[in-house]
Amino acid sequence: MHSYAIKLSAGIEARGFLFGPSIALAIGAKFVPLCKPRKLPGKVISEDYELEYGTDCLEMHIDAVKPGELAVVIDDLVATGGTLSAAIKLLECRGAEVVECACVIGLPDVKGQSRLNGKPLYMLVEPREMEHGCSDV
Ligand SMILES: O=P(O)(O)OC[C@H]1O[C@H](OP(=O)(O)OP(=O)(O)O)[C@H](O)[C@@H]1O
Ligand SMILES: Nc1ncnc2[nH]cnc12
Repeated sequence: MHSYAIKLSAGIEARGFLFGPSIALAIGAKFVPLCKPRKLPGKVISEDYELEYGTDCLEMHIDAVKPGELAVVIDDLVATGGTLSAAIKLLECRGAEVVECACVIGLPDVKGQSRLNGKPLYMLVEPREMEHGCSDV
């Protein structure tokens, strides 16, 4: 990940909060939490999205980003990409530019990347399905 111009690391509740703040500290950026509904205390914007098993919603403080700021979105896992896609919409709605999404795990079969409108997606591990139901990296 190129760090020099990135101004914010946005982490998705809940497990994106494990990695997003450390990445923000490492690259000298601010951390922006993207939360499940009714968790943030200030004025928020919301984005509904679809998962494999239903729908959900993410919220962000309206004053969390300044127009033109470069951003990365951090989460633990990408499956359908619906969550990352909602995060990108929230950030770009307020004028940030998402340059990359990064996850620890990328599930291979659900093509999460296709929902990210061409945004680069970094996945640390991509488990492969094995014959007897176990998985391997
Ligand atoms: O690529 P997607 O299909 O959008 O799925 C990925 C999301 O699913 C999981 O969270 P979940 O929504 O289960 O919420 P949780 O933090 O409450 O476990 C995971 O932590 C991602 O945020
Ligand atoms: N298929 C999946 N397996 C594990 N965690 C998930 N989170 C969202 N989709 C998931």
